[in-house]
Amino acid sequence: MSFPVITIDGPSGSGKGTISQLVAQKLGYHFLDSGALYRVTGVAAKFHGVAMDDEPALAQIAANLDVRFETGADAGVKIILEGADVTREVRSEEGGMNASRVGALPTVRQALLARQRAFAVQPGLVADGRDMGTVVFPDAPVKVFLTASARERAQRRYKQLLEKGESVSFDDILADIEARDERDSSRAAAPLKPAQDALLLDSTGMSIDDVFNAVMRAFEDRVIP
Ligand SMILES: Nc1ncnc2c1ncn2[C@@H]1O[C@H](COP(=O)(O)OP(=O)(O)O)[C@@H](O)[C@H]1O
Ligand SMILES: Nc1ccn([C@H]2C[C@H](O)[C@@H](COP(=O)(O)OP(=O)(O)O)O2)c(=O)n1
Repeated sequence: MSFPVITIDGPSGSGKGTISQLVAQKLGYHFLDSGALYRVTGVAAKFHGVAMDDEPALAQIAANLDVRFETGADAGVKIILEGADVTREVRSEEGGMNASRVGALPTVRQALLARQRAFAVQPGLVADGRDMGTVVFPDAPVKVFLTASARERAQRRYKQLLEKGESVSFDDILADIEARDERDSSRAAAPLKPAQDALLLDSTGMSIDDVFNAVMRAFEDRVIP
């Protein structure tokens, strides 16, 4: 068995973050929210007046992110960029769209690669993203590609943002999700697609518990002899 890394890739709103954190908690593994690094790169670019298509400047920003993730007791993870709490900007839909834009740039991806791989330390790692199983951790023993219909994912994200007090419209969320799906899966660099050896899991109509149990079964089948 190679180093215990579980990768959970998939499009926006499929439940990657939720399931990855539950699995990491259950196994006592570390958790990598790779999307947050792309989101923070977009926020930092905005901070410094850098355009979302200025690849050299964005790669420089990505390579030098001054960011830390503070895990609070109940308020979830706080994201501190250059000393400022940017959690709300990072988690916003605009944050997701800009992350998708900078994520299409090969040198930005290269600049974030080592930082992501550094999360793979004992006793193990659960990594959520778009290319965890295809590019960042190709030798992971357990790979899951989690998806759901665009409408189901938009409904989930819509509910999630409303619960955070964001004023959003379902139609806008659906359009954002479809735009990001298209950009993330059609880009040349590390496109969103299942790894050859990934378990494909369509969570449309599945509860969080059902998805969690399916991922744990995959772990037990592939990692525990
Ligand atoms: N199987 C599911 N059924 C219903 N809601 C879900 C399911 N999985 C996740 N959710 C909810 O959908 C929202 C988006 O989930 P999240 O984990 O942020 O997705 P992703 O990280 O793939 O964008 C969250 O509010 C989460 O609680
Ligand atoms: N490993 C990753 C993770 C995210 N990205 C890009 C593409 C995604 O649309 C954005 C945002 O990703 P994130 O996982 O935070 O977004 P969702 O929670 O899935 O809505 O970042 C990427 O290119 N590679």
